[in-house]
Amino acid sequence: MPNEQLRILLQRMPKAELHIHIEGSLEPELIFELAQRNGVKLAYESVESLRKAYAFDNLQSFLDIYYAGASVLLKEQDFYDMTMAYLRRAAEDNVRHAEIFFDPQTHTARGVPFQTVVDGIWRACQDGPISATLIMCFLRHLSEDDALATLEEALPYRDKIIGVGLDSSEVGHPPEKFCRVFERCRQLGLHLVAHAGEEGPPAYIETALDLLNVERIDHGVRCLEDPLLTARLAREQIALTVCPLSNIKLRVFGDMGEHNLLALLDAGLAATVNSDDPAYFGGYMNANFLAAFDALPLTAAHAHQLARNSFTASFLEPEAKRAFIDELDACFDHVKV
Ligand SMILES: Nc1ncnc2[nH]cnc12
Ligand SMILES: [Zn+2]
Repeated sequence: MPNEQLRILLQRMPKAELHIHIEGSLEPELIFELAQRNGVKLAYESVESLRKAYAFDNLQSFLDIYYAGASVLLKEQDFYDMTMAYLRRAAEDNVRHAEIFFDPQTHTARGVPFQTVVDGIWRACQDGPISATLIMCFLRHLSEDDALATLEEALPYRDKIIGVGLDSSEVGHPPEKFCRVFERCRQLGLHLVAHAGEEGPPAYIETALDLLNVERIDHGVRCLEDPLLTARLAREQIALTVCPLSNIKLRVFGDMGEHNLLALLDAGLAATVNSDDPAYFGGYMNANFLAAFDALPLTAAHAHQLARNSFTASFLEPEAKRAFIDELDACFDHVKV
């Protein structure tokens, strides 16, 4: 259990969020409000019964309900409202910069135009209280041709997207399925990230690095099963966007006391803390920090390292990174780390 000074530091320190699926920030209350606004019939009677359904056995059982929740998003204003709600909530946790994932195929497959999705999310990022940029994710349970067609649709909005990622059902959909589309994105100068080593084996982390040329690994917690891979991630300082509450809700670890966040830091890895799908997993950024620090012997020095890693691993310009890190250092000025 962290002492009161450490809890306050965790809350107050500036931080960046590098792993947030915007569709995973859709709270049950907003799902019901949008369903009513758009005349969408939900399979649940009330906010409470929907929230009760948020008990998951694994990644797939979560994804089924997550895609159902996203079905209420139809209009540009819906995407705006969802994104603005997240940005306001993140600001309360002293998140100063967010690199936001969105899943266009979840919406275009239902007939929602690509433009509606990106315009709504992007407009909220312009109006919101914190710095925010967008990373478009390809759904790995769909084909690479589908991902290539989505990339074509995104080209007119190239200036609104800083990078691409890979998400959805991991096992059985290895990174190499998406070599061509990631190569095309690399040529376009987009930043590259991918989910790997969440439920999938350490080999997926290796192929995401070697075949997709990703710059960060989303989750990546299973890397510790492979000592050579762990040494490489430490040597190359490849950032891992770790999501503690997600990992417990999706049963990657039995409980928070078994989480390997401290072991990752002890191995010299550039781990960061993130919320993944906060509306579904029981908490935003500071809840993730507090849950991990409550269960593991993490110190103020670890808090500083995790926040520093979040800025260093971000796709911000060097001067912006420097400014945030200076602010972070000032926050720890009188703290023994
Ligand atoms: N944790 C997660 N893993 C894979 N795909 C996702 N989409 C939303 N959250 C995800
Ligand atoms: Zn994720």
